[in-house]
Amino acid sequence: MTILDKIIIDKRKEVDLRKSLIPIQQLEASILFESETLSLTQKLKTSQSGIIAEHKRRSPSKSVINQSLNVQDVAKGYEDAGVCGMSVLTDGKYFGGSLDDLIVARASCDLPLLRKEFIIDEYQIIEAKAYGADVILLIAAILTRDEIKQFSELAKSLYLDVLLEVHNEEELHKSIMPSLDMLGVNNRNLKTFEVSLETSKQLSEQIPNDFVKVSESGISAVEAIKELRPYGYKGFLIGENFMKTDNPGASAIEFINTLGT
Ligand SMILES: O=C(O)c1ccccc1NCC(=O)[C@H](O)[C@H](O)COP(=O)(O)O
Repeated sequence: MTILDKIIIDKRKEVDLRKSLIPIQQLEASILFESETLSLTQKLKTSQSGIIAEHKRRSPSKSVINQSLNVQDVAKGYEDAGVCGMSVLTDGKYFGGSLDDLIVARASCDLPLLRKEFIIDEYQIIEAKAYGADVILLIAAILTRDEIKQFSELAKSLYLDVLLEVHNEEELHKSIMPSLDMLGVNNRNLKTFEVSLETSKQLSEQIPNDFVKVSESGISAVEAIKELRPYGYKGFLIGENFMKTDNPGASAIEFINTLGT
């Protein structure tokens, strides 16, 4: 069994429990559920840096990254650095995140916020909206084409942007549909943890131009972004490289300054 299989088994139990504790009607009554969303897709189209900076305490591949920071400081720091958006991991068991992290990030900055989660149920999309997200992630490796369609259409009806993540050709070809906004190529194989920027390069040509292309994971130097831009990538999701430092915001400023225009 891969780590991804384990995550999904646990996630099903977690979502069932959440559903029994907080009914959908209660989520829909949240103030944030009615709030206007911010479009990460539009921001990436016009941004110079394209950086989406992540809040990530730990991960299955790296264990502890940084447990001593508070989300408020990280969110403000990223916003001051001029990143395009912030990704907030909300999985507790494997990444040390929570929906509270998302709410704190929402209260601390005006960046488009991505709920970084293993979405397997419509309920989690309603939750994302109720806790202040602007964007959801759908992972092709854990969803059927019908689920991707159903989930992305629900997200669009709630004015959430949709980032669809793929890691290989098969996932890409089964997923392409008009209800997606951004196509993310994860450079990390979620089953083996192997990371290679070549994955983004190899898949880029097959991604239709209608979608904003995002390269995810394993980006630790500005050279990687300079290498990936000619392949059409506009967005770059960076977690560990910023979060492993004492001050992720300062690290993001330095990164963006070094990148230049
Ligand atoms: O990061 C992991 O170890 C991981 C393992 C299993 C499933 C997902 C995982 N990561 C989620 C992500 O996609 C990354 O947090 C994100 O792309 C940032 O990656 P990085 O810049 O390498 O921290």
